Amino acid sequence: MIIGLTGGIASGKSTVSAMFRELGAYVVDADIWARRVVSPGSSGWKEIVDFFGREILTEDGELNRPKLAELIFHHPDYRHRLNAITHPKIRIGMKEETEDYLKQYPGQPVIWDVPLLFEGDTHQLVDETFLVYVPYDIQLERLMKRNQLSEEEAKARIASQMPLDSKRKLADYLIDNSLTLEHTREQVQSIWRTIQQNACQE
Ligand SMILES: Nc1ncnc2c1ncn2[C@@H]1O[C@H](COP(=O)(O)OP(=O)(O)OP(=O)(O)O)[C@@H](O)[C@H]1O
Repeated sequence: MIIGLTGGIASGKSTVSAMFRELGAYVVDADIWARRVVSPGSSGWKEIVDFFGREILTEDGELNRPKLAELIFHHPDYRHRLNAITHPKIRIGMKEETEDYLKQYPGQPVIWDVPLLFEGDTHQLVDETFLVYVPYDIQLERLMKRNQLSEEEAKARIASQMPLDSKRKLADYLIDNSLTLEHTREQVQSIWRTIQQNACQE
């Protein structure tokens, strides 16, 4: 059983992911793989340098992420190219990590922590999807506070993503993170118990 865990900017996905880990869940983190597949010298890094040129690198050979972000913001074609290079590699890495874990712990549930679960096709690779949900006003308030942003800046960042209310329609289960952390933890504990019971019965 692979569970896809997602959210929107500042909705609390990392908070919930950490709660699952505390309960003993094995979490495969898409952000870690996104960095790994472009590490200097990797095949992803080489393909990116071939396409964008060495100007896209910092002095120590790492990808210059702010420069890359700026480029793909202005050129949607470049974004597609970058995604075409990285996404398949991220998926392969996540699948391999999952298989390695399941070899050691057959039948155990695995959580895939994926920020853009519904924006791409990764949701098709998981058995169930969980969305960490908060209403817009709370998302805005938490984002402003966490990233020290003005209301306008925070609104622009939220607007650049698929709205949580649209993701809500696609998800199998919602984890409501609008109240206290304790309230969220209770939901995570209850979901984890159910997942484990189902895993034992299979
Ligand atoms: N239930 C809660 N009550 C109050 N604050 C919370 C709660 N859950 C999360 N936060 C705070 O809200 C902010 C966003 O949470 P978190 O970083 O977990 O979100 P995220 O979805 O992983 O964000 P991103 O994807 O943008 O990195 C953090 O500052 C976190 O401490």
